[in-house]
Amino acid sequence: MSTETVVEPTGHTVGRETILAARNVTMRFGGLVAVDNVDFTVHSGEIVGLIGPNGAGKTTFFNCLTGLYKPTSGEVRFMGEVLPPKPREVVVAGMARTFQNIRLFPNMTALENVMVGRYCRTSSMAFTSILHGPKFRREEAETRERAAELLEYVGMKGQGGHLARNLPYGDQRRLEVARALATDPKLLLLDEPTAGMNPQETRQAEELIFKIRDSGLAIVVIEHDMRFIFNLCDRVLCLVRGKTLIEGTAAEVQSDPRVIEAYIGSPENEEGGAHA
Ligand SMILES: Nc1ncnc2c1ncn2[C@@H]1O[C@H](COP(=O)(O)OP(=O)(O)OP(=O)(O)O)[C@@H](O)[C@H]1O
Repeated sequence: MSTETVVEPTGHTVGRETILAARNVTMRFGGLVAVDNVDFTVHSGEIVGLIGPNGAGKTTFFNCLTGLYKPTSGEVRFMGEVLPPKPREVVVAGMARTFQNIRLFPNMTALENVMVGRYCRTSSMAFTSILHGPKFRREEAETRERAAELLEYVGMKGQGGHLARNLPYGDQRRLEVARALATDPKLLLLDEPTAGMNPQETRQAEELIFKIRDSGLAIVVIEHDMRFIFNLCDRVLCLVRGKTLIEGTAAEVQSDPRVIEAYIGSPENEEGGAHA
């Protein structure tokens, strides 16, 4: 794993760990190049946004970053290592994600949903679980306690006993984040975390993401809500037709005329644009 030295605005020199590094990532589907030679780096303690008009390749690239897709060419390294092939191994390595469409266990309680996330860090095997030996009981109690702490952390104290399917939409999204955090990640990837949220829920989501970042995690966010992204992110990568259009600070990307053009379409190319 590499460490980069950065001079902060305060004048202090700090070392930033490289958490995720994608190099020359290309993903083809038959003749279609969905992601074209994209580089991307995420350091410890930063929030990086992934934007682009519809069909730009964001989801495909995100899936390459999380190991769901193996890129046609190029490489993704997490904590210095090439991503392991199995999703469970990626989680154990320290990468957690949420999905565009909520994927909770609807008939389990909020607490149980978070406990499921925790099981990748417990050592009790099926045999110990069947016997319900002392080691299993101890780990089960610790898992329950940690899950309750995480519910409180995401603002859902006292809601552990509610079935996931009965929770309001904003809480279901929060619960997904709590379950992802239960895996003890170093990197959290959020796929459209505010989709379908009202303005108040969006504000709460923003506060939660800042809180998670401040605890030392690196965060990658795909989101269509531009105001949310530019408020939230330290850096933003904008993809257009699979290629990097620009990568920079939120202010740089926000003010780049090519980004505005990519979203609303240039006057000569009305059909090439897309809405956020
Ligand atoms: N499994 C697939 N098989 C074939 N083509 C695909 C597949 N997944 C995505 N594509 C194509 O790749 C391109 C990029 O799609 P992708 O979903 O990654 O874009 P996106 O930026 O996430 O779009 P949106 O914002 O609309 O979700 C599109 O042309 C899409 O049709």
